[in-house]
Amino acid sequence: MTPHHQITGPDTGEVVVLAGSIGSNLSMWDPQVPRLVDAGFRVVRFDNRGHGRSPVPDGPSSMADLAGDVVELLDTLGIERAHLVGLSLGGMIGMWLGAHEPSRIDRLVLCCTSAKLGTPQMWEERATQATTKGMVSIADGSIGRWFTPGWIQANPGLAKEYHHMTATVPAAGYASCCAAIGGMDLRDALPSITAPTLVIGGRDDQATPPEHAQLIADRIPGARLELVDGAAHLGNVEQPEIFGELITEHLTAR
Ligand SMILES: O=C(O)CC1=CCC(=O)O1
Repeated sequence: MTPHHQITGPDTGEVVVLAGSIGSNLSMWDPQVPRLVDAGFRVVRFDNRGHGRSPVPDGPSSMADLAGDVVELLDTLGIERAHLVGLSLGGMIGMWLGAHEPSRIDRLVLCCTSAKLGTPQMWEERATQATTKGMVSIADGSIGRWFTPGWIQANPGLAKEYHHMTATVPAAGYASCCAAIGGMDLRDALPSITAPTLVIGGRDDQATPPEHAQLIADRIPGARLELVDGAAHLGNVEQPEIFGELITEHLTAR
């Protein structure tokens, strides 16, 4: 299914696709878009299936389904090849595409993500929580994984906005993406990725801890790892300048 998307920046710029976390929508990339546009990129960001304004699938999805949505989006827009910056679930989509659709991916930035996260049972329980207890209960839990306590205390208004972002995701859409994460194991696929890759981890990320970033960087040939202080899971929001600089530097290096 073609996801809802937004394009910013010059028509002639190199394309960079921004792929986000479960429980988010495309506005989670607001802190990075102006810098990427200033650097000359045409930024394409989208809502994952079942999130934001994208269609809600019927039943569980796989990582191949989510990655297929990105290929469909590129085809719809007539884009042969793009850079991909993905955070968490978005990074999983990026790894899948890097391994299975290498001709479509130029450079990769994998932020706060994992090649295998938790157990299928854990994600089944999360999906059941979404559909039985509701998305406010999911948002209550995710806000403490997404941000450090200090950031939440210093930014109560923004923390409320991000809570609202998750609380308004359709439960069926969230549950469908839980299935994709629970069924994913990309560890053995990583050595086949040829895209120049930057892996960014948050030192305070307890959802996808630094060891997960290290494993990804160890297995993708030539990948570089950066660990950022003062960043939990949504590191691009908590440390927007550092993430913006690292991403732009990787995508523009010649
Ligand atoms: O559990 C969370 O909210 C963190 C997370 C795991 C995968 C993802 O996209 O976000």
